[in-house]
Amino acid sequence: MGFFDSLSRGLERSREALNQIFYFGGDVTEDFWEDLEDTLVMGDMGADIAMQVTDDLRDMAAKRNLTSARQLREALTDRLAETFVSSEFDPFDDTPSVVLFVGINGAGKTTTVGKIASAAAHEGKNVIIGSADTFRAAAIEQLDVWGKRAGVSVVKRDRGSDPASVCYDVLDEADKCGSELVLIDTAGRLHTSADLMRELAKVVNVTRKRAASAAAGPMPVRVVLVIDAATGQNGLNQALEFNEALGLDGIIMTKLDGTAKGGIAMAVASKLKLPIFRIGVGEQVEDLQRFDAHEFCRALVGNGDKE
Ligand SMILES: Nc1nc2c(ncn2[C@@H]2O[C@H](COP(=O)(O)OP(=O)(O)OP(=O)(O)O)[C@@H](O)[C@H]2O)c(=O)[nH]1
Repeated sequence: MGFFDSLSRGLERSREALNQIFYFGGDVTEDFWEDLEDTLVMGDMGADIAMQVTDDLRDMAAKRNLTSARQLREALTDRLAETFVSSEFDPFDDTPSVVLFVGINGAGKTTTVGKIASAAAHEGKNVIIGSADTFRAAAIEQLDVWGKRAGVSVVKRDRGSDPASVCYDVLDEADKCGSELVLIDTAGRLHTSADLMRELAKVVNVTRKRAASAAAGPMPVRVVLVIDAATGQNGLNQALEFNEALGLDGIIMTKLDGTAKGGIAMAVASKLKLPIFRIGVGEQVEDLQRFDAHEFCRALVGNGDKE
């Protein structure tokens, strides 16, 4: 299955509602605009983006005399794609690089670290993983399995250890092994818990300090928030809180295969002006993809064929 097909399959549920409007909308009437705005809001794009996109499309339809719903499909794809920001760097391609994965419990951090490690090792990169999720024993075991499968070393400590010390250890090990890409998993935490967020800020600071004195020269540290797309608008609150506490570099949106709320990617990316580095559309290693705003929006809006 090609890139677009698997992305399209992943976004099937988000696309269904939009397709109803385009298939059955027929002529562009007042009802069409109302349905479009409601559907965008329900897809968790956020009311302000939904309204802005609908207004812009309405202006365009008037100017260009577009009278059928189908004619507007492409214009909608283009307009939605404009809401995303692009990044000047990719934390996984542009090495040396240290990446800390943060997010709430169950967002998909451990799985994403495993998928990225596999892909990078496959490309021939010297990768190492740090398991700074010292809270959940299963996370350490999970990473071990991913590490073994990909032939990547996993640096870990006993459950309950100080997570910042794991970050130190993995950077020591990276110095010894000449690793160019260091991936660090952290424990899931609620963005509303000030204590846990402070602990995480300490982990980030310690990592930055240690990475600045890496043997082969300073390594940039990137903080990436992993968000489960199915959390809908709550994903936006998570992103705001994590960004305030840590200063995020970008986002990875997971589980786009299991939700009708793919629009949350837009809400987060446009509100925080943060790039989306990867998207998860399934549990397997190949189900993590690079993010392309236009492809994403095309998969979300559909191409007009009945599926
Ligand atoms: N369908 C689907 N499932 C995913 C995706 N990414 C992760 N998962 C699943 O989500 C569940 C939780 O993933 P984990 O990687 O353990 O989440 P975590 O953020 O490390 O969890 P904590 O350590 O508790 O914070 C697992 O069952 C994963 O297989 C995805 O893109 N699609």
